[in-house]
Amino acid sequence: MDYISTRGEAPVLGFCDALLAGLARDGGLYLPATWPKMSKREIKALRGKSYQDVAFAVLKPFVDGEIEDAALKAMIDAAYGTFRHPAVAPLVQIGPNDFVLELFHGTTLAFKDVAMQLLGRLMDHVLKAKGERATIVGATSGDTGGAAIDAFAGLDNVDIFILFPKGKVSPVQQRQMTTSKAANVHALAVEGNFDDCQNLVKEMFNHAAFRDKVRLSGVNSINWARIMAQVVYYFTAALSLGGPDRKMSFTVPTGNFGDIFAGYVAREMGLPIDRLVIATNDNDILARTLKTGRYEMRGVKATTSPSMDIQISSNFERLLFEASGRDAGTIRGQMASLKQSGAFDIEPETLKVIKRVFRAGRATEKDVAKTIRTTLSETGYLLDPHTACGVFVAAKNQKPQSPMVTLATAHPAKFPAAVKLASAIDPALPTWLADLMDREERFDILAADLGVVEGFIAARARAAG
Ligand SMILES: Cc1ncc(COP(=O)(O)O)c(C=O)c1O
Ligand SMILES: N[C@@H](CCOP(=O)(O)O)C(=O)O
Repeated sequence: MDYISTRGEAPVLGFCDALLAGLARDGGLYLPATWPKMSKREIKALRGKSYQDVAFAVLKPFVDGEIEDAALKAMIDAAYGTFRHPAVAPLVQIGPNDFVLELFHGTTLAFKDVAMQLLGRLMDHVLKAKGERATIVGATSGDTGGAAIDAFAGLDNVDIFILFPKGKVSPVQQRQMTTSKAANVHALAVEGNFDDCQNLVKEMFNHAAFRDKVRLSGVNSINWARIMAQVVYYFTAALSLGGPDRKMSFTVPTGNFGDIFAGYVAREMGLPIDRLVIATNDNDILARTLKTGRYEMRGVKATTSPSMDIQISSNFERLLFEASGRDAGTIRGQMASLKQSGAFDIEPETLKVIKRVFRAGRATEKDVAKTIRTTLSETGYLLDPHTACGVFVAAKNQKPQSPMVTLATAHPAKFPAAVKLASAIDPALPTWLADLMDREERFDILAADLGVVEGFIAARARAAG
């Protein structure tokens, strides 16, 4: 399987090199040159199989023999052995045709664990096989950071630096990043917002001398392997609801567009998905874009679903590439315009292609609180604010008689203040995190300045020599 960049000017890579590369050298995002297909019969044969078995079947064509089957299987088993639910990602029914797909049974209580637990093992395996070290730098609006730190803490061949926006993540999210005792973990509070953190990471990737000096790698969803691992739960959810004989739709609380792009990939592979619904909070850039055809940044507003407080939705580039007929030139122009003027236009034909599958909607802060309250009183189910955005938008995009699955992306205990305000319930952290808020914090505060951040990392990254 060849991996190509959305901007068409980076070397074509195999799976292991794309895994270590993170962002492509031309600033683009890697994706497979062709989508592997699964027939209806092949998908049906996965019925009744464990999450781990489905994962192996779905991921194998992307890895394409670059890692031996037995090793891949062992890594999948170990990754999902860390989950606290035997189904890994169970489905819960909250209405006649309404389901939530609980993706928060991993170690840090967010959907990020699903991909990150596997990514940590894959990277460790590949680096050891090559006898190399890497420096991982990631940006987080709250959840990616904790999941990445948990997955990479203590690994011999990796140092990990996570940039989070100072004062803009929930206290639980912050502690999950700042209380690791592992010497290879560095939590960095950046004076800025998530987009500043993500821009810094991308600038580091685009700074060839720095990239090569520290052997830079990334674990944000710019890394193809993150998306790949997230494709699996669309298959397990669909199989539980009668797929592939029955079509269904998915609503995804969206920020960086990685999770919903994984749904697009599942559909391309042959899973009969009807609609993919983008749910945003008040930071509704994607909902506006689908309506107007113009992607236009405005200031970021702090909300009770902070992990979605994003303006630059990285993986939307992968969808634009697909919907434009893989026109790398157009993508280069659009991304240059975004950098220069904070906006770009989508060609009407491309927008039409996107709208064939995608819908979008926004949940305001009022909608989120009301959805948490009413879902609890009507069904007894407690939503976190991100999932509440999803459930609210799902209701507006539901087709009669057709199942709608909303991805439950975080456990309510990660956002206790917002959940309590909306529902009067103070959600408790699970036992293994019960003392989290008492653990000692260790982090550095840095200006949102490329030179400052690169200097800090270069001085500590063991791969820099
Ligand atoms: C809890 C939660 N929900 C939703 C999202 C949005 O997911 P994505 O960035 O893949 O669109 C995030 C962050 O990525 C998150 O942490
Ligand atoms: N919401 C994310 C933002 C980063 O997203 P990623 O999926 O690209 O890692 C977070 O919680 O950090």
